[in-house]
Amino acid sequence: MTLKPAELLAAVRQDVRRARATIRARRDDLDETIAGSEAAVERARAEAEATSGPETETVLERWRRYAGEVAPGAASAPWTRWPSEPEPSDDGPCLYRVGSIDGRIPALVPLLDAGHLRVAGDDLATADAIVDSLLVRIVATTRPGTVRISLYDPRRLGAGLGGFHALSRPGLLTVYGVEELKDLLGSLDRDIRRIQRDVLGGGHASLAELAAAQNGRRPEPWRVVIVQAPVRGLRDDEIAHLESVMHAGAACGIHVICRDVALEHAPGLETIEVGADGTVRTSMTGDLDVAAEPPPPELVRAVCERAARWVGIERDPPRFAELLPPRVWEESSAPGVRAPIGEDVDRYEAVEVLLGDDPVHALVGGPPGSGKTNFLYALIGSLAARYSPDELEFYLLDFKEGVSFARLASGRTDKTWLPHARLIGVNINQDREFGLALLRFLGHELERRGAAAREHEVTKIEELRAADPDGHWPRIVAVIDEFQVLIQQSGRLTDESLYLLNDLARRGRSQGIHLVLASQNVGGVQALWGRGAILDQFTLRVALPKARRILADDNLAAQQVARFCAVVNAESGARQANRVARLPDAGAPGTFDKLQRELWQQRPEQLAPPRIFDGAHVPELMSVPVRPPGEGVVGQLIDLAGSAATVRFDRNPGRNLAVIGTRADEAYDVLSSAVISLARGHAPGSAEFALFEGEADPRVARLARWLADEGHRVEVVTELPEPGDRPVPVYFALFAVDAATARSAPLRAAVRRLAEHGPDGQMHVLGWWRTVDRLRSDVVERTGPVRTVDAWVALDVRDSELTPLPGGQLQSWTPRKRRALFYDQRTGSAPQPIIPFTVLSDQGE
Ligand SMILES: Nc1ncnc2c1ncn2[C@@H]1O[C@H](COP(=O)(O)OP(=O)(O)OP(=O)(O)O)[C@@H](O)[C@H]1O
Repeated sequence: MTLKPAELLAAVRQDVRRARATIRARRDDLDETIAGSEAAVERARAEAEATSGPETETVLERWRRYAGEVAPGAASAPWTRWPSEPEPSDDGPCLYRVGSIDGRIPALVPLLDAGHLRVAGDDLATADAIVDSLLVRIVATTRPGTVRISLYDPRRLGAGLGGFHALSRPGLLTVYGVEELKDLLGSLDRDIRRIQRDVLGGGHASLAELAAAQNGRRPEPWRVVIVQAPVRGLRDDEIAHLESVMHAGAACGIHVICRDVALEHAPGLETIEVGADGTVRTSMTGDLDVAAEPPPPELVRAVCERAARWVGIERDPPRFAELLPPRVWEESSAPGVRAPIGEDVDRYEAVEVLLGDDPVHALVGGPPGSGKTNFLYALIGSLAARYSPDELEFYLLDFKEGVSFARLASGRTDKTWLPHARLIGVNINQDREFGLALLRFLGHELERRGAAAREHEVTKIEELRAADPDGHWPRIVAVIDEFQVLIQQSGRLTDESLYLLNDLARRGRSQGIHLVLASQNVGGVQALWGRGAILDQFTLRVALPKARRILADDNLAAQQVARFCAVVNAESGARQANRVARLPDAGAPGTFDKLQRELWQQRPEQLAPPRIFDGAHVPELMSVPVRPPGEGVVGQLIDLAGSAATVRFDRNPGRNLAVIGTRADEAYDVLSSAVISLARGHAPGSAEFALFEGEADPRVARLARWLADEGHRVEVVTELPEPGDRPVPVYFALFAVDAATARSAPLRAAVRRLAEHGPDGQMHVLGWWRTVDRLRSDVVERTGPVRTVDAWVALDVRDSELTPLPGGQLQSWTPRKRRALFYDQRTGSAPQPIIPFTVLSDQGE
């Protein structure tokens, strides 16, 4: 087709006029250029009208130049002259080429900051080429991340825009399912309302105008929404909803490309009609035939890959310091605690996390390395800076092997500690009891607060604080990392943990106790999934990249967010409540550590450092305060206070102790702990010690020397006396006794008599046996359970073997290194794990 100059000019003039109208509001300088162009075109037209044929080339040349101004670079370059590194246009949006007239004149359409587009026609391939051309040019000429594309294409189930899928990765392209048009329109509705209220705030008519007033800095991305009508067509109510979004959307940067949608009242609409034979007419170019120009697929892919790669990098990541308030500790936690944790990727504003009446508790998930620990640091730091230790306390447990929270405690090089931290537990992956101990503590705190509230006739922490202004009622935030360790196995501990979690989840709201449970694996979250009553209370969900099952099933945002981002959702993971935050690096030197130092320097004088529980640490016996006479220490309980596990030896029957297991070092430690602590409690002369060596071991002699040095009467014996009444307690420490009783029946009988009748006359057996069977054959005459040994410490003994012991039935005990199961009939409580102390075995002398 050869066009006459006058026809060419008509097309050109139409394009330029359109360009001017759409861009006028935004940029004065460009406006001038366009006005200049238009004048030039008018001149060209006059010239062309006065001349003929050969002048056509001149006119075309001119037009190309002008088109270069209203649609510069990749906005209109033919695919064969595509810039190798398309640059985002500094001048903001322009017109975009969707095809060409005569292969020589670009056919341009406006979209961003202008209006909407309707593409209609049966030739799907041609319509696709037009939309693809438009989109790839938009992506190439805008800063990565500033354009979000949403696609509703029920006919092809999202298969359209196949070449653009790299944009899904960083969340720049979202595909909506067949039934999701309502969701899409609903979320646009919300965006429009929010932008009108919070961003434009009545001060500006549109985002374009606001951006112009801010040197082009846009507070919101553009949203390009492609709506393909389903085969049945859109219903009237859907069309009406879409039209209302289009009405208000353009000013808020929302631009709709409708495909095969019969609109009646859509504003600012350009149209492109594709005939069945592939002919294209646009509202910009009138009767002229436009040829669609499908973009090369590799070019589309390259442009999208590049944008996806750059999206995270372009904008400076938020800094930890930006989370902090100008002055620390100024907020009141009475209504709840709130703190920014990062920057919204869609808007330049902070994303806050709130723990109060709603949401009350948080569930955080992310696979290893996704930045979960970093998120927790950002949260803890941001909260700690806002609320004083009188307003907020942290209880922090990490079930992983690792030291996530260790830096919040005083260390070898950095002596500071976080003043809000009341408990820091690290490396507790095996010691589930410690998690349970924390839950029990929080359960008691719940009761204590409830009782205080009743006394003041109020129901909530906020009211309690008002009614008791001198009381200490901080909000408590308990963070349990890898919490699933507590509840994944079945057994008594899990049952109690679940019971307490349920109680805390339900009643924490009114008493100001908030749980933040974090997990790196799906199983962790699944452990809660079947416990709706608990899970329902965790309405705040934080999903790090690739986290699964933290958000609602149909909410795939976590699969799409970029590295170092988190989806923060305060509506139990419902899709419409997603906010995507970029997180600062809260662990880098000069961030959290610096804040901790500053807060530590300002801590109240009387504030004690947090209690530390380190599962990898073996406690030392001499750190335990001296016990009253007759009380022996066998290990440390796994509780918040790190209390000693003790056995009292008195004249009652059964007051003996059995240590059972094959791990000799630990058995020596437990038995020696009991002996040494008894010796420390008794003044010299007020007790006697007899050590028996079933197998030669230098440690026995060493213990004897230690006792003697302390001034005690001690003997290393090879035989046992008959029971009888003694003026002072005599403790018979029988090391590896089963090795000796296996060789000597009289010795075995002597052990049995001493265990049975000794305590009555202040003679106590404290023995080490390799197995429960050996203990039983030494102290039980025929068959039956062990009745003459009230207290026992089991090392590597399987739970099924414990049955003959008092309290040994129905245990769920997994033997592990440096842990033992302890029971004393007298205490009445169930057997519990303890940590054997190091004594003389590891210490040397
Ligand atoms: N927002 C961020 N900016 C910069 N670096 C980050 C950010 N978040 C995390 N990192 C870095 O990424 C690495 C992994 O982060 P982090 O330890 O928080 O992950 P995690 O999910 O807790 O991993 P794991 O569960 O394996 O401990 C760390 O080196 C951390 O410094």
